[in-house]
Amino acid sequence: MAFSTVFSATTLHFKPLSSSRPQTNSNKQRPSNKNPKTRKLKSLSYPPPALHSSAVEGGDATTFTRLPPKDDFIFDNLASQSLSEEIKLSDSNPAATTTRKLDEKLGEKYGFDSRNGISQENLGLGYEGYEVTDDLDDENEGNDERSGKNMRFDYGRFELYEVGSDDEHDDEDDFDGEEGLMVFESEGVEEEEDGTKEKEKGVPAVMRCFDRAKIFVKAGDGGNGVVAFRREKFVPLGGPSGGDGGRGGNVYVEVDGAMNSLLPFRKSVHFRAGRGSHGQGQQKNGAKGENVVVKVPPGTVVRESGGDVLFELLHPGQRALLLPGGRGGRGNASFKTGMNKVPKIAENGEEGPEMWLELELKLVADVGIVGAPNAGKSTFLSVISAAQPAIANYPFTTLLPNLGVVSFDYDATMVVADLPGLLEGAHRGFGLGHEFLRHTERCSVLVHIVDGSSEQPEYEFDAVRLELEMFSPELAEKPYIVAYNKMDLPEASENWPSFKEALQARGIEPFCMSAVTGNGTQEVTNSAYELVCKNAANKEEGILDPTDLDYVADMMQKQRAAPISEFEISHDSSTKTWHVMGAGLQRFVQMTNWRYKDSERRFQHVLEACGVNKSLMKLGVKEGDTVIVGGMELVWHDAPDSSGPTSGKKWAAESVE
Ligand SMILES: Nc1nc2c(ncn2[C@@H]2O[C@H](COP(=O)(O)OP(=O)(O)OP(=O)(O)O)[C@@H](O)[C@H]2O)c(=O)[nH]1
Ligand SMILES: [Mg+2]
Repeated sequence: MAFSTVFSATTLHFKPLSSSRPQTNSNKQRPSNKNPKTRKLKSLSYPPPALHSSAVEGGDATTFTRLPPKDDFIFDNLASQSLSEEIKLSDSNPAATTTRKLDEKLGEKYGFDSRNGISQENLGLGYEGYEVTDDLDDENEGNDERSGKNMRFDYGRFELYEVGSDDEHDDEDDFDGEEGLMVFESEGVEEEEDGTKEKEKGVPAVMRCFDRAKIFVKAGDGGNGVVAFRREKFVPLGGPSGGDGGRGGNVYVEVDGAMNSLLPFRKSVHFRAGRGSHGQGQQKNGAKGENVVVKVPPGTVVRESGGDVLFELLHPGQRALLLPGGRGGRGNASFKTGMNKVPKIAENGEEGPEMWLELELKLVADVGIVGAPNAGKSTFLSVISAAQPAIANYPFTTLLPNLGVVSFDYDATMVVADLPGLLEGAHRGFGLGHEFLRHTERCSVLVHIVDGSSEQPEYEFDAVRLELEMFSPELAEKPYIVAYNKMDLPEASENWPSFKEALQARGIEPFCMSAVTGNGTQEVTNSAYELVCKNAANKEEGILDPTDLDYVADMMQKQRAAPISEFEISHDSSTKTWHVMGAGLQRFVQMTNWRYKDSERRFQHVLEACGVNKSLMKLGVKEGDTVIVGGMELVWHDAPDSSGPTSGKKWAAESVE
């Protein structure tokens, strides 16, 4: 078929309408989430050998606890921060009704009026050094009924953080400028401009960034090919010698066993792989772009922003190829054919794909330590492992989970996570517990520490158990051990027999210990280890197939390889516009380097060969219609009839402005 172009004297002006980058949305077709419980435990010996209290390598145990200055816990604004405000916050929560029922349930059992809410007096927790003074009682007179008399500690200040806030813009606001020192004050309620709505501040950035991050990744673009000709003495007509561009770098996501949080992503958000070098004369191909490896802690769930889970990375060393780099463009040496021995054409490099990712960390620990604030959880962790979490006699000493590794003989280990204290209402955002309760989802066993020195240890135990149930029934079904702590204190040892009896009556066999002296802690650890071993045996089946991790990149490669002849045409009669859409065509347009004259001819030829022209004519395209191909806007022109009957109509690109 004769082919006549009608570029004539018109200069070409292309107006890209949209990026011709491969879309990554198609990843959504992938069935979501792998089974999250696919963690494989090392083969562990059973029954457990003796515990080495000091056998942990320092490097294994880490802590993220930041100790807030004690001054942050003063009660200066407790009076002005009336309880009614706090109650308002919780009332707005849809879970409030359920919680009211929970309060009533506990109220019935322990004989107080649940309508007044559950005061700390009822909870029976004492916090030395933080008793509310008479002055405060005076100032709080009007609230006596709600807050209860002789209230010893109020958690109100911690209840103001809106859990799950995704506000991206207040990161810096939560800090007082000094790295690591968190301003922990109840300045959460702000009036909006119109003065009608109240807005709560989010969880402080350091806590939010501990286990959640949003990052941008981009694979490297391919290098461009070049047009060059061999020019050498005594070699006339040396021929084309333009080299190809190098491939762009890939983006990998790799598990780094030394990492325990997503905090590093707070400062580095963008990860771009290197672009391939351009080709050069003398048939020199460009170098490959540098790969980029995004390091994440074990237990990271990787999700496409606003989309499905792509994969979960659990074991150190696991590596997933996420985005493949763009292909290098071909130089003119690659276009040499028998028909065209001096091609003046080269391609652009292919653009590397990009996407926003949401990372979520669910700690990979075998055992999770839960309990009310100040129960001695961190003390227990510090005794059984080499971790050195902050320990102090006030609630919420622990703001971020701590991990510790407990080592047994024969190289058997167990990872233990100490979580922030749980308050009543934690499941709906009170205290810090809610933020971190989901970290227990990967734990196979829970150790529930009860403060024996509290006024009603059994009540404290029930309240925390109910919180776990309210958060997730699955969590409540996990095997757990009850450890009654602070046995060295007389009040604790006095209450122990009644506590033990009460729990035994319910079929639970509690342990007693003193975390401070270390008495009884080994029994608790051993018992937890036994449960971990039992669970590990049950979970052997669901092992994640590591070869499957590259599937995102594979899908993209497949999408790239889409044939150019697969396209769809849509017509908008009001604007006389035709849209020709196809992944192959889009990629072809993006890689066409319009600087070279042969590119235009090739473009026309490809449109003819892949059937775009034919299809458009069939659908009735008319002189002057706009045609958009792979992001390029062009105008259709009927070709002059000079090239014979078979040539029919041709169309040409020309300026549309
Ligand atoms: N007497 C005695 N005191 C203990 C024992 N265990 C912990 N404590 C004390 O209880 C206080 C709280 O201990 P932590 O380990 O910080 O308690 P926690 O449960 O981690 O508290 P949060 O992190 O605030 O939830 C500290 O002053 C400890 O010294 C114990 O067995 N006996
Ligand atoms: Mg603690």
